Parts: sequence; C-alpha cells; structure tokens
Amino acid sequence: MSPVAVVVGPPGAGKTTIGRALAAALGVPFRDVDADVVTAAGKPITDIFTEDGEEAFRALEERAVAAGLAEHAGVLALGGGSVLSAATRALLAGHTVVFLNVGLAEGVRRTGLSAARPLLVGINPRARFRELLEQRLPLYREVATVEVTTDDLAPEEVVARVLADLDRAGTTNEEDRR
Ligand SMILES: Nc1ncnc2c1ncn2[C@@H]1O[C@H](COP(=O)(O)OP(=O)(O)O)[C@@H](O)[C@H]1O
Ligand SMILES: O=C(O)C1=C[C@@H](OP(=O)(O)O)[C@@H](O)[C@H](O)C1
Ligand SMILES: [Mg+2]
Repeated sequence: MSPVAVVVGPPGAGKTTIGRALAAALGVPFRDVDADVVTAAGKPITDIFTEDGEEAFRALEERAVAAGLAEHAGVLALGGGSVLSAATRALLAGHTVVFLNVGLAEGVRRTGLSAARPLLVGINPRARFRELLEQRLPLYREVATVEVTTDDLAPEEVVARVLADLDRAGTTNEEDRR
C-alpha cells in the first residue's frame, strides 16, 4: 500500500489545507505527519521543540513519514522540514510527490498569525523563512514529481491545478485510487 499522493513544501504552502481538500476530491483518506508526531509524542509540536529539541522532533518526524509511506493509501501531507532528512528523501523516490510552493512574502503572511510553528517564532520570522526557503527549495525539487506555485491561487484553484497536473502525469487513474 502506498499513498496516492504525498504533499511537501514550506510552512504555509498549504500542505494540510490542500492535502485534505485533495483527498476529499479523490475520495481517499487524508493523513498529516505533523498530527502523527503529536500523537506519538503525546504533546504539541511547540512543546516537543522546547522540551526535547529540534533533533528529537526530526527523529519522530522521520519515523512518522516512514510509517505513513508504508501504511497510508490516501493523501499524505508531510511537515515542511521532512525533506531535510536524506533517509526520507530516499524513501520518497518512486512516489507521487506534490510540491506546493509559496514565496517569501505570502509564506510569511500565511504563517504570521500562528505561534504553532516554533521555527518561525522569534525576532525575525521573515529572515528565518528566507533561510528556510534557500536551504529547502532544492530538496523539495529533488523529491517532487509535480510542482504548483500557490501564491496567487485560492485553495480550490490549487486543488484543481494539482488534480490536472496529476492527471497529466497519469497518476490518478482509477486503479491508483483503489
Ligand atoms: N492557497 C491559499 N490561499 C490562501 N491561504 C491559504 C492557501 N493555502 C493555505 N492557506 C492558509 O495558510 C495557512 C497555512 O496553511 P496550511 O495548510 O497549514 O499550510 P502547511 O501545512 O503547508 O504549513 C492556513 O491559514 C491556510 O488557511
Ligand atoms: O518547516 C518546518 O521545519 C516545520 C514545519 C511544520 O509543519 P508545516 O510545514 O505543516 O507548518 C512542523 O512540522 C514543524 O513546526 C516544523
Ligand atoms: Mg501542515
């Protein structure tokens, strides 16, 4: 069993929002690695970062991604930093991976009001977001089979674009949906 589609991209790209809507459109279940990590740790992501550190979070995340890839037959949304793991990137080979992209200004705008992303809480979230994009863009592109830039699109337009691109790539036929 393997996901119909795996969704990657920076924070605020819409992995959770679009992933859930994409799953609904395809009639398959949705699963979010961040939620799996919270369940495994028994506490929110912010508490994992502050009490146990980022390294501990990344270890839980790596395990949750591997489990999701092995067990989940629907749409699987990863956390924004999942692709930092070389082991995870290797596991993604051969999967249908949708890279939802978002630029600096819109990414900061979408994540700005939330304190739920510990990496972006601090004196200069914009500089942090820029660094994060610079470091990760090549990694998202390394694993992606489809890329959609979401800055100027409403969520339903992003879903439509992803579905069209997946159809073009021949990856959402009936057999895959079963
Ligand atoms: N295409 C979009 N247009 C406008 N807002 C969006 C879009 N996609 C997501 N959002 C909003 O941005 C925020 C972050 O979305 P989320 O799905 O949590 O992103 P991610 O899981 O990639 O971090 C949410 O408030 C969501 O409603
Ligand atoms: O970019 C990151 O390193 C992170 C992104 C978050 O997920 P979203 O990308 O869904 O916000 C979450 O996994 C954690 O706060 C770390
Ligand atoms: Mg998310």
